[in-house]
Amino acid sequence: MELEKKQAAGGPAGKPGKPGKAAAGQLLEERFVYKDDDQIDKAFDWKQFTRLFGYMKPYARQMLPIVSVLMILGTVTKLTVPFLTSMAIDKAIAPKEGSPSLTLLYTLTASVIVLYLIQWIAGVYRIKYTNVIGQRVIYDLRSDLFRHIQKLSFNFFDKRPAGSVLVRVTNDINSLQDLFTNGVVNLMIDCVQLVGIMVILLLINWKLGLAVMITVPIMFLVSTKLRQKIRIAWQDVRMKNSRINSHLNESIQGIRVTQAYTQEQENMQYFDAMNMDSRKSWNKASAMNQGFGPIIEVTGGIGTMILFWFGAYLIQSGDLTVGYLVAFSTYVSNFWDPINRLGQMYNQLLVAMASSERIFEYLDEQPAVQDKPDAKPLPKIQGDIRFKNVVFEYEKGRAALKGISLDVKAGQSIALVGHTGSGKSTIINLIGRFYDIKSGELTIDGQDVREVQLQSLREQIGIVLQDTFIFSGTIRDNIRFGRLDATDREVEEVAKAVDAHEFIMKLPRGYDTEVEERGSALSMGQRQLLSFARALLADPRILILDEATASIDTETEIKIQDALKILLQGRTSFIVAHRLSTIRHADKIVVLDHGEIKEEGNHAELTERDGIYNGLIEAQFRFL
Ligand SMILES: Nc1ncnc2c1ncn2[C@@H]1O[C@H](COP(=O)(O)OP(=O)(O)OP(=O)(O)O)[C@@H](O)[C@H]1O
Repeated sequence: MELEKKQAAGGPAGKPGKPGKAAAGQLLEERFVYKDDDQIDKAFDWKQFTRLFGYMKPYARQMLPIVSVLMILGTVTKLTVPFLTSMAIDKAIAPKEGSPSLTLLYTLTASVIVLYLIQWIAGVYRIKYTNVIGQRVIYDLRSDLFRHIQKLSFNFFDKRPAGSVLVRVTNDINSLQDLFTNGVVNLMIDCVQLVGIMVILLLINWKLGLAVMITVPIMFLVSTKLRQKIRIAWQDVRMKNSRINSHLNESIQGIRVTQAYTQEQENMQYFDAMNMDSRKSWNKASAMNQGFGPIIEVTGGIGTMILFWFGAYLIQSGDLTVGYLVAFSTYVSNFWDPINRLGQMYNQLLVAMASSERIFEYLDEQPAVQDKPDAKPLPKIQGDIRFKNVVFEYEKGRAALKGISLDVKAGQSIALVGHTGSGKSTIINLIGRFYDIKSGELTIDGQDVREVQLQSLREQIGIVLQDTFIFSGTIRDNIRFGRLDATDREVEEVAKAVDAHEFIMKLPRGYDTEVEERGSALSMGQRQLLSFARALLADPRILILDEATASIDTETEIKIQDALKILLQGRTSFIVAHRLSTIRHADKIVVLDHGEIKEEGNHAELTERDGIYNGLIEAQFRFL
């Protein structure tokens, strides 16, 4: 489910005057637009079916034989019971010739009990093994999907909101769970049972067998057609629910903005409308479901009527015994269940196909940036970086960088400045090859970044982003993210070096304090110091820093500046700089404007010119 937000004219940021009620409703409807998943009503796709069931292959040889034996054992015992019942009636209770035989009755009863026991044990083990197979398949699918998504490039995530990716990993995988744990084996059992019963019915009395089976195609048709309608109705329910999920996800993530702009009421109204929509579609689907049972029962009832009417006739004419009629009626009642379930199963299969289609769509997505087949590892670098006439586009036809040429010597620090949207973050994203350039050349120590193995490149680059990501876990774990094999002492040393040790020791459990998800309990400055420590621990030759724009108090700023000095020592660094204090100390300042380098030089050189840089600096002072 894709999720897009369309800002209504004069949305929260605009704070318009209060619109009229109708207009408000209109605005509300236009405000959130969530793209739904496509309606699933496609023909059965064999190719996809075999791909999906390919996931069972590793376990098929090992476990399917056991499951099949158990399944056949269960079915055979189940189908033998009515036969023994008929024998009990015809031979033990009311034999045509001779007197009733209690011994035979007891033997038959004991046999029935043994058969039920076998059936029960076979059922228990069958369920156990199918669950194991099902869970392993789901585990493999989920792992494959997660592993693959982790490899996908930034452009994939640019196009998709986190919520929609999440839904695919959770909901779509879960919807396959039932199919793999019960569905497949039930399908096999039902098929075996159906064929078994048909053969038995025809063997007992082919005329009666055929008469009863007249209703089968009708039943199957009704079942499949109606189920199709019901499936579409349930799909509608799922779509409405997934829209609710999208809105919920967005609302919770944006709760601070919502509260700041007092939009809770409007949000609630929108949510109510969606909630009501979901309730109505649920009612509709559920009403259809309820109508289904009686239809099946009536069709089944017609079959039973034929059975007894024609059966009675056959008994009178001596072609059938009472015992066989009783057995027949048990077989027939065992007959409707599989037919009913097969219709249901077909629909479940179509839903699973739709989920797997969405899962395979992600699995087939190739990372936009990946190693060339002959890519070599990048040896330990010095840190010379060269942009030669680099052009880059996020979207075709809209260049974000229009021919950037820049020569950076190992150990130099470069401050990137420029108006918002001028291309600063784009430049730093290209150094770590998170996107591939359109034309030109980008080299590190003379090696084209597209020719070397991605991992060997990124391992030597440290990145501190503006939105520092703190993972759930302890403070120590978060710093160690920079280098997983670092000792506790090394972790503390880097924390001391960037002046984070002091605040960490003030936390309730020091380095072992669990940070809340995303470090919400830490201040921006603290989070930044932690990410500096993380980068220092990684000890990369190239350091990229997207400086936080949030104004930090002077004391923290001095701390961060000192930490920065330590962090930058001896490394090539790119800093998207906003604070004059950082910019001023850079070896080279690069001024960007609309994707082009407009000025280049150090602070003293650039302030002498009456250019963009001077304008930016003056604006900062005016602001102060
Ligand atoms: N993921 C993306 N998809 C499409 N266009 C993008 C994407 N990211 C950035 N852009 C566009 O590329 C241009 C450069 O953006 P970039 O993020 O590099 O600017 P910036 O100088 O870092 O801005 P800021 O200071 O606001 O962070 C902008 O016009 C922006 O709209």
